[in-house]
Amino acid sequence: MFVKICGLRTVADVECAVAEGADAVGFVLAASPRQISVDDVARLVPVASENVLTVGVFLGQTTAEVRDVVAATGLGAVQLHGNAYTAENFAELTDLGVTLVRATSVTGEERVTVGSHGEDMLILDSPRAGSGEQWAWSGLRGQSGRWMLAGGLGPDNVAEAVASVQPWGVDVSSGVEVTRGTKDHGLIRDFMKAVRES
Ligand SMILES: O=C(O)c1ccccc1NCC(=O)[C@H](O)[C@H](O)COP(=O)(O)O
Repeated sequence: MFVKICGLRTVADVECAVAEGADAVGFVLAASPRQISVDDVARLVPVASENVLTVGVFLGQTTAEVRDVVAATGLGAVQLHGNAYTAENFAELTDLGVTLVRATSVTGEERVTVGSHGEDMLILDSPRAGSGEQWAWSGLRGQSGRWMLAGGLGPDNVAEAVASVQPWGVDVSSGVEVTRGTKDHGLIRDFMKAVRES
């Protein structure tokens, strides 16, 4: 099971996620209590080991701005969040050679094809990104490809969610925080343990 821990802001956050076995760490460059600067992202990317995917989360930025951030930071992946990003936007980024992640929300009933916009990975999230709100994901059963379930996951419900919809991966932010924007390393540990045991 692929695990992305999102909204990391400090060296200690990244070290913890890596030590606990996360496959990807997310840095929010969109407006958010979790937002960090481009300089901070450049400082945190090398903290992750080479086999951990470093993901920049964008919402509202143009692809030209995204390109500049990738050049300045060495991010390994770009997450374009929300339905405003088109297939053309993904095409504008393919030559960067980074992993492209699309994040969108669904009602839970429709089938969504991974790669339909040119993305390498897809995140199916709640309508309010980073809100910690659980949504009606049970209708996602049968979804295939490299897709991650997100939205209101935490140590107490991730095993049930995995058993229910069998995603390729999971993505969490609020569920491993003590207060909005501040990660709790014990909760990161608990979340990873719950995923491993699922
Ligand atoms: O996390 C944010 O604050 C955020 C803000 C703007 C766009 C995207 C954002 N997060 C994207 C993520 O990938 C989160 O991990 C995902 O929405 C799940 O969040 P949560 O429900 O809090 O676990």
